[in-house]
Amino acid sequence: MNPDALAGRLLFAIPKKGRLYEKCLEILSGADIQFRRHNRLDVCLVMNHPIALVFLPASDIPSFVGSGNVDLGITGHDVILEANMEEQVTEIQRLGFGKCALQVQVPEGGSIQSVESLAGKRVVTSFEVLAAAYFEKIDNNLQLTGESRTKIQYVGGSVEAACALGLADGIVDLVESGDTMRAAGLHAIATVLQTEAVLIKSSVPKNPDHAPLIDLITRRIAGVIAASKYVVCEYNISRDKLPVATTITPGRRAPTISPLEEENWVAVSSMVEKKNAANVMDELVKIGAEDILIFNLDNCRV
Ligand SMILES: Nc1ncnc2c1ncn2[C@@H]1O[C@H](COP(=O)(O)OP(=O)(O)OP(=O)(O)O)[C@@H](O)[C@H]1O
Ligand SMILES: O=P(O)(O)OC[C@H]1O[C@H](OP(=O)(O)OP(=O)(O)O)[C@H](O)[C@@H]1O
Repeated sequence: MNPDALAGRLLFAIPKKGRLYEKCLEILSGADIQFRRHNRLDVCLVMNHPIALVFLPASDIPSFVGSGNVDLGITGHDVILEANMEEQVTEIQRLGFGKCALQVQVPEGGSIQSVESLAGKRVVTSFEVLAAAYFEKIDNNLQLTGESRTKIQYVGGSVEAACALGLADGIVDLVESGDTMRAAGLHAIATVLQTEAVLIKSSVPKNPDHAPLIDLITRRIAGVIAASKYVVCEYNISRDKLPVATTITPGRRAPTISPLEEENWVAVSSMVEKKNAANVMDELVKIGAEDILIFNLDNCRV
């Protein structure tokens, strides 16, 4: 691509593969950021905004955004800390996906069952900065010095195999469902941190003129995330039950209440968190609500 094609465009970094990739594409589509990625090209121009998308490994995104070379990005909170970029990047918004925990894991039923007994031994991980900081505190508490301190070794992937291969006494790796950990005969003995995908911007932007576009994209993405978290709940209820009903569905600001043609009955419409929708419907049935409907949101601005 001709480098001039990027002139004046806001650069937005997206993980090029892996666990965050598909969800990022859904967010871009929900925010109406239109592009065509040709032949796995890692830079592509957005058709309806002065933006270029750069597809990068998730772990490289914090340093690109932190240096100010790229204006916006989506990546994991964990890799920002691992890259030591928490000062240089600003986390604008948590995105509610890519949720997992960085955990210390050891072989099930082995002789080591606590981080204190793992301290001083061999730990293999792809998160050497975070693992080293975690075990430094433990080693210090246990007053371990020199060769008796924990040995952290980096591997790029398949971390869970390290114990079985005799390379490690424990590992530090990400756990979501726990399937990978269990399949390797491991279990978690401590959590280093919880993480999820975040929208980030540079704390030291090279082009301050992009600020309004960053705000626009941020608001659109916030709308996409809110739409995935909420549903709209509509129901009919007799007016005397309204005070109880509105405690069950208080809405984000307040519920919308409209009179029905039938005397003493009203229709209520309210946003409800998707994860609570079934409970809310149960509670509404209990107080005599009728015709309870749940609608998914395609998009919203809140
Ligand atoms: N099992 C998981 N569940 C949820 N989020 C995860 C999981 N594994 C990783 N992540 C998140 O995704 C980020 C990128 O991890 P991923 O393993 O997809 O990266 P990758 O190494 O670039 O891809 P690949 O594993 O395909 O080589 C992690 O830093 C973390 O924030
Ligand atoms: O608890 P689970 O749901 O099993 O997820 C955890 C696994 O997911 C990630 O790896 P991924 O599958 O992305 O592949 P990788 O090892 O190549 O990074 C992570 O490194 C774990 O291995």
